[in-house]
Amino acid sequence: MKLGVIGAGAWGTALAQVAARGDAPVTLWAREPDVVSAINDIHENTGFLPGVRLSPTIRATDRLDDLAICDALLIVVPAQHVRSVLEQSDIGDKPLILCAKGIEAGTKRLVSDIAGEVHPQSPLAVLSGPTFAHEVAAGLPTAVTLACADESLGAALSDRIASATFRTYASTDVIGAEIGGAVKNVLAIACGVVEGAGLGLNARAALIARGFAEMTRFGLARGARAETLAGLAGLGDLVLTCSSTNSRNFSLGVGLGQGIAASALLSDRKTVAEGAATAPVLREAAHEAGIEMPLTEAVCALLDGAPLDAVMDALLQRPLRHEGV
Ligand SMILES: NC(=O)C1=CN([C@@H]2O[C@H](COP(=O)(O)OP(=O)(O)OC[C@H]3O[C@@H](n4cnc5c(N)ncnc54)[C@H](O)[C@@H]3O)[C@@H](O)[C@H]2O)C=CC1
Ligand SMILES: O=C(CO)COP(=O)(O)O
Repeated sequence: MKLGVIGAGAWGTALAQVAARGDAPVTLWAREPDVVSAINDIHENTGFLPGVRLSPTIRATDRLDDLAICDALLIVVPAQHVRSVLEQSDIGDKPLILCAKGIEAGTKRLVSDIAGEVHPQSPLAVLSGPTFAHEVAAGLPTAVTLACADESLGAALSDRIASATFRTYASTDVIGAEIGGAVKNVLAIACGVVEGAGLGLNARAALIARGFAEMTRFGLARGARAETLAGLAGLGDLVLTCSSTNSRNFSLGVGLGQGIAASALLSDRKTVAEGAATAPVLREAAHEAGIEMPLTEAVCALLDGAPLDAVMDALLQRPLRHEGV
C-alpha cells in the first residue's frame, strides 16, 4: 500500500518517517516550497521538525496532483485548513487517515464530518493518541488508537503503519478518537495556565481528572464510547499534553498563566496550537447541547482577555457537586 501524507508540519513529517520504515516510498505534500526543497535536498524538515534526519525514500512535493499514485492518504494539516486542502485534492475513493485534532470553527464539524462532506466516496479512519512528533520521528516507543468503522480496512492500515515502536490499537469508534484529541488540546491550555500561574501540582491533577469528566460528558453526548475516551486518544493524550512544555497548547497556557495576552502569544505563530481555535467552537457546541464544560469556559475567557483572578474565582466558587460524570 503506497502512502501519501498531506501536510508537512511536525506531525505530518513524523508520520511520513513512520510510513517510510523499511525504505518504503512515501509522497509528502508540503505547502511551503522551502520545506519541499529542504526535505528533498537535505532530508530534513528544517522549518517544522528540525534536527531529524528523514528517510531518503520520502519525496516532498507542493503539487497535490502528485498524490494520485498513492493508495491511501494521511491528512495532517491543522483542523481549520482540512476543508480547503481537501477541496483542492482529487482524492477519488482513496481511504483517508485523519490525523488533525480539532473542531472546525463556524461549522462545529469534526474532521471526519468535513472529510465525509468533501469526499463522500472515501472510507475514513482516525489516528490519534499521545504522540509528540519529535519522539515518534526518533523512533521512541509510542502507541495510538487507529479507529475505522470498517474493521478490515482498519486492520490493513494497521498492517502498513504499525511497527514495534509505533503500536496501533484498533477501534471502530471514529468519533470517540476524534473528540478525545480535540478536547484534550483545550484542557492542555488550562493545565499550562496552572503551571504558568504557579497554582501547584494538586491543581494540575484536579484539572486533569475534572477535565477528563468534561471530555467524557461531551464525548458521550456526541456518541463516543467511554472506553475510547479512557484510552490512548482521550486520557492518554490528555496526560501527555497536560504535563509538558513540549505541547504547544500547554505552552500557550503557560504564557496565559504568566499574564501574557493571548493576542501576543498567538500573533506570528508558525506552529499550530489547535486548542485556541477549538475552545470557542467547543464551548458553543456544549451550550447548544446543554453540556456543562466549566474548564473549556475558563480557557475561552482567558483567550478573550479576562483576568486570571476573575476566571479562577468563577471556577472555585462553583457549587460543590457529585463527582460522577
Ligand atoms: N506536532 C505534534 O506532535 C502532533 C500534532 N498533531 C496534530 O497534527 C495537526 C498538524 O499539526 P503539526 O504537524 O504539528 O503542525 P505544525 O505546527 O508543525 O505546522 C503548521 C502546519 O500548518 C500548515 N498550514 C499553515 N497554514 C495553512 C493553510 N492555510 N493551509 C494548509 N496548511 C496550513 C503548515 O503548512 C504546517 O504544515 C494538528 O491538528 C495537530 O494537533 C497530532 C499529534 C501530534
Ligand atoms: O497532540 C499532540 C501530542 O499527542 C501534540 O500536542 P500539541 O499540539 O499541544 O503540541
